Amino acid sequence: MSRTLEPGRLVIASHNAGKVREIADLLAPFGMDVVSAGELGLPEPEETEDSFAGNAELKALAAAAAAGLPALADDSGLSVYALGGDPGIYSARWAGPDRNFGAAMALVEEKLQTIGAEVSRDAHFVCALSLAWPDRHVETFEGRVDGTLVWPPRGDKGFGYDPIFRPAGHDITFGEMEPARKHAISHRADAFAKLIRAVFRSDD
Ligand SMILES: O=c1nc[nH]c2c1ncn2[C@H]1C[C@H](O)[C@@H](COP(=O)(O)OP(=O)(O)OP(=O)(O)O)O1
Ligand SMILES: [Mg+2]
Repeated sequence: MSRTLEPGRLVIASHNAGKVREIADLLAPFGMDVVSAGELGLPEPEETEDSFAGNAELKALAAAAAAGLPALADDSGLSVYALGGDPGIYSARWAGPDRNFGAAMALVEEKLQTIGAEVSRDAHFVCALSLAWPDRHVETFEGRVDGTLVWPPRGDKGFGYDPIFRPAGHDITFGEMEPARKHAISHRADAFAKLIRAVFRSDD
């Protein structure tokens, strides 16, 4: 049985402005008083686990302990079928310390081109959301969205790898999509739907 999240302050335990905006949008209907890890001046923990869920839990637990408040963390990434799932949990790290996603997207494309013209361009995004409390209780939910990689990048909405990811069943990339449309289908929205069913459930 999941723990219910009571109304009040909630930390968004991320230092990525694009994610913080999306999570705040997704949380908006639930009336929580949200504050980001950056606004609280919390440190950015080192992501030492080998899974999305492990890293999401580590980030949520660190923020909940430091803030003394429930904290919601997101660990996510792009998994490319032909690259054996890379960049995966290293998606942010492929962009380097200055978070150059133009370079990271070019690196993905270069690796695909090296494999050859007939290579599969299938990819998916994964999102693990972890909600932790200061007493170290933690709950984790995973979401996914399947799609295809395009080249060159298209669109300046969204963040990260959005300009090269075209979700299945759509003819535009996440980079070209209005936020509300991305929120209807994204890996983050999929994980979020599971989270809200569990922690904002009514008792009947
Ligand atoms: O919807 C998305 N659209 C495009 N790119 C995305 C998305 N979701 C994750 N991604 C990529 C970029 C991000 O930088 C990395 C996650 O890495 P990840 O460590 O979880 O996040 P992060 O270091 O950027 O911020 P933080 O750890 O403070 O939450 O995967
Ligand atoms: Mg990170």
